[in-house]
Amino acid sequence: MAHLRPLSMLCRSQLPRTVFRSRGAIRHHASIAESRPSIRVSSNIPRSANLNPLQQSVSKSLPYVKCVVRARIPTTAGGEMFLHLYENSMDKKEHLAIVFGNTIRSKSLDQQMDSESEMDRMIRGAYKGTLYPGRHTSHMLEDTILGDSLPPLYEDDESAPLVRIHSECYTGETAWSARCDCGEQLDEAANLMSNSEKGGIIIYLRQEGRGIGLAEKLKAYNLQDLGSDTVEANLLLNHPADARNYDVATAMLADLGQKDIRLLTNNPDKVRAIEGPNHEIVVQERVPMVPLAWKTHGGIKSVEVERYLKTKVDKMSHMLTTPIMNHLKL
Ligand SMILES: Nc1nc2c(ncn2[C@@H]2O[C@H](COP(=O)(O)OP(=O)(O)OP(=O)(O)O)[C@@H](O)[C@H]2O)c(=O)[nH]1
Repeated sequence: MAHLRPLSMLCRSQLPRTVFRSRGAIRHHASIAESRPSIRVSSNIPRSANLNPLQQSVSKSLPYVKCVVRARIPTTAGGEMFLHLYENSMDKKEHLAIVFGNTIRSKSLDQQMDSESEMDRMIRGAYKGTLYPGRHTSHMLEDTILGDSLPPLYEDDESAPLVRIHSECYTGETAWSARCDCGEQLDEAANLMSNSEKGGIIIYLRQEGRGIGLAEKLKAYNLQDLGSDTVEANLLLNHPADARNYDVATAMLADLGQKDIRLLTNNPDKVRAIEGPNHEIVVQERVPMVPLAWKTHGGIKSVEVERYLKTKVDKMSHMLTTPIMNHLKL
C-alpha cells in the first residue's frame, strides 16, 4: 500500500520546482500551472440551489473563530507547513487551516492572553521565527535579530494568495477510495501552494460527506451502487444535495488577515458563499481544479469517479468541462 499513502507535498525552497510526485503520478509543475487558467470572478456567479438552505439564506454576521494552537509540520515531501487549529461559535468541530509560507499569521493566535507566560505563548504556537531548544521568548525583538521581520520577497506582488476550501473526506483522503477525487485535490492544492512564493491556505473543514457525516455518506455509497447518483442518494436519505456551510471558513480567512484571494475550486456555490455576508472576503480569481486523469496519464481512474464528476457538472453546476465526459455512457 506504500504508493497509496496520502499527502505528498513539496517545499518551494527544498525541492526542485519542476517535478514532483503525488498519489502515484509524476507531474511537471510548470506545465500544470500553464494549463490552469485563472478565471476572474465576481459574486454574480449564479447559485446552483444545491447548498444547505441555511447557507442559502445569507447569514448577517460571521461566527466567532479563534486559533487555539499552531504548530510547524515538516511534511513527508520535505517541505513544511503550519497547522492552525480553530474553535468557533457555530459547532464543536476542530476546523483547521493549513498554512504554507511564514508570512500569513492568525490575529486571534497572536493576541496576548491574560497572565500568559512566554513559554505558554510558544507552546500554543504564538511565536515568530523558529523554535529551538533553549529559546525563551516569543516576541518580535528576537525575530528582528533573526531577520524574520524583513518584508517577504514575492515574485508577483499583485496576486492574492491561493486558497482552497476543502471538506473532510475520510474515504478519499485516507481509505484510498476511487469514488471521488478528494485526496487528489488536497494533494494538488498543497503542491501548488508549496511551490508558490506567496504561499497559500487550505481551510480544512470537518464537513464530512458534504456535511452529512461519514455514516450517512456510506449509506449514500450503497445507494449509488444500487443505481442512484451522488445527488439522488443524498436526497433519498433526506439530506440536501449539499449540506455544507462556509461561514466558519470565511471567518478563519479573515482571522488569517486575508481579504482578496484566488480560490481553487470548480464549485460555484463555494465561490459565492466564501465571500461572506458582508463581502469579508473577495474572490479575485477562481483557479479551476481539473482532475489529473483528464490532463495526464496519472490521477484517479474509475467508473465511480467519472460518475461522481459528471453528477457535479450536470446537477451541481460545477464549472468543469471535458470532452471525455461526452463520450462516457454512465
Ligand atoms: N454525500 C456525499 N459526499 C461525498 C461523496 N463523495 C465525496 N463526498 C464529499 O464531498 C466533499 C468534497 O467536496 P470538496 O472537495 O469541497 O469539493 P466540491 O465542493 O465538490 O468542489 P471543488 O472545490 O470544486 O472540489 C467531501 O466532504 C467528501 O466527503 C458522495 O458520494 N456523497
